[in-house]
Amino acid sequence: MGYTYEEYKVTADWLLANTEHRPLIAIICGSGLGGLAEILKDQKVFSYSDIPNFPQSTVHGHAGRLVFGTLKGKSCVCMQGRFHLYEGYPIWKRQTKSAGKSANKLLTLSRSVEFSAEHLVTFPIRIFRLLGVETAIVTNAAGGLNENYKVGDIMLIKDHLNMPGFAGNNPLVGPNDERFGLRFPCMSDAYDRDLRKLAKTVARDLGYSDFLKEGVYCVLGGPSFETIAECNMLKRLGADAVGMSTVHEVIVARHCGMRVFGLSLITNKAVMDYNSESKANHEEVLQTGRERASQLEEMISRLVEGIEPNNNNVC
Ligand SMILES: O=P(O)(O)O[C@H]1O[C@H](CO)[C@@H](O)[C@H]1O
Ligand code: HPA
Repeated sequence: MGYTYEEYKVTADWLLANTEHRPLIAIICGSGLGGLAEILKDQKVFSYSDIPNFPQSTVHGHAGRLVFGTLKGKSCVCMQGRFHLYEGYPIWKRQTKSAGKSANKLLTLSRSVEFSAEHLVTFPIRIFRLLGVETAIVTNAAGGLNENYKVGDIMLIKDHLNMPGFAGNNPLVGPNDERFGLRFPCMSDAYDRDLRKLAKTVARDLGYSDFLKEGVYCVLGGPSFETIAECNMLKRLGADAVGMSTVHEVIVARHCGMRVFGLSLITNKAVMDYNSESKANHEEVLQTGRERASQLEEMISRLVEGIEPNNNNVC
């Protein structure tokens, strides 16, 4: 079961009433990459817990704040903390009782509805669309499967493998609301080619070409990291990097006509060899994010500077 259009609008209208920012670009920060939000100027910050209907962040490295501001003179909104399938909302019930928080008082809808994890994970994307956002910049931390990748590489996402989707866990499952998009949206052009081209130019100008890669991101449900056999399988299937996020957001963003640019920071090398002593761990993921923070900030600033208004290129 998903939210209704009117329920998304409650949240969007609340935000529009509480900030003067009118963002055209949304930035979603991956694990340990929340510092990207700090580069916005003239900030207006909301804690997720104060926004009607907004889910809460539960993962270390995801602060749970929505930051509005300007970057290179462009109005942006930044999610400092995203939601993942594994966070334990297989089913989520709306709270109809106000806990006294001003925002919750707006929740006058009384039906008790169950929402699937996919709808919660992607809830902010449709809010952004209703705010007027045209372009989504989606970042994540990922494990490198491609043997040419090193820790600290930045991979432009050119395509994805949606493993949960193969089992029917697609965020667009359920009744389709044509006000957002088509029943059967095309995904062969999900990651905007012009924005990837721009990112390559930006990276070259910044001297980042040595650690810039382009590849395929594979999403799994998590939260356990992959086994050695799984990593080898994913590599054979054509994945260059593996993670537990992003793809759901991208599908919903494309469905509602946003342009998408995605990048993965390769925070660790996936373990592919039974003789290896390496073990994937979240601390290493966060640490690599800290080490690459300034380059990512610089790259995203320049990218935002170069983004032209969208032409709503959905198929
Ligand atoms: O995808 P993001 O949110 O960057 O986080 C990645 O890092 C966490 C694992 O360390 C997982 O949540 C994985 O998806
Ligand atoms: N696997 C899955 N998700 C991840 C990884 C990984 O190796 N690194 C960061 N997020």
